[in-house]
Amino acid sequence: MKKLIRGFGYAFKGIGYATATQVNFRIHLVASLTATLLGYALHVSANEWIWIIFCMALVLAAELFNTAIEVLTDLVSPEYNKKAGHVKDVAAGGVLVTAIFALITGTIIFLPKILALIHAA
Ligand SMILES: Nc1ncnc2c1ncn2[C@@H]1O[C@H](COP(=O)(O)OP(=O)(O)OP(=O)(O)O)[C@@H](O)[C@H]1O
Repeated sequence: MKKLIRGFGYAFKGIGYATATQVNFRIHLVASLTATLLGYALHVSANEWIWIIFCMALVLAAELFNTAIEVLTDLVSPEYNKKAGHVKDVAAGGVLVTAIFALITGTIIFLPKILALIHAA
């Protein structure tokens, strides 16, 4: 049990490290908070909440893995190395794919509701 709690501690330490050092991770946290507030304000359905939460978890997890890959790459290859560059670029590409998916999903869910509000005003 102690080991399990310690494991959670390490995981939160990792999230804290990413929050403190990665501006992109902070941007994704703000985007997640914004989506949550919008979800409440626009009364999204249970199904839509599942998609919103899935997108937030996907992007944040991708950014955490990207951070881990960046740190590991800097450790293994502090000097310029073409392959180290590829490793970082591919990892960043992975984050971009998830962010685009989240943006499209958010647009599908929120845009019709926002347009309906504008038309009703
Ligand atoms: N050791 C390296 N060898 C070759 N190219 C590198 C190396 N380190 C970084 N790069 C190139 O520079 C880009 C930016 O790397 P960097 O580590 O600065 O990432 P970042 O996204 O700016 O993250 P952070 O701001 O946290 O450092 C990489 O995507 C890669 O193309």
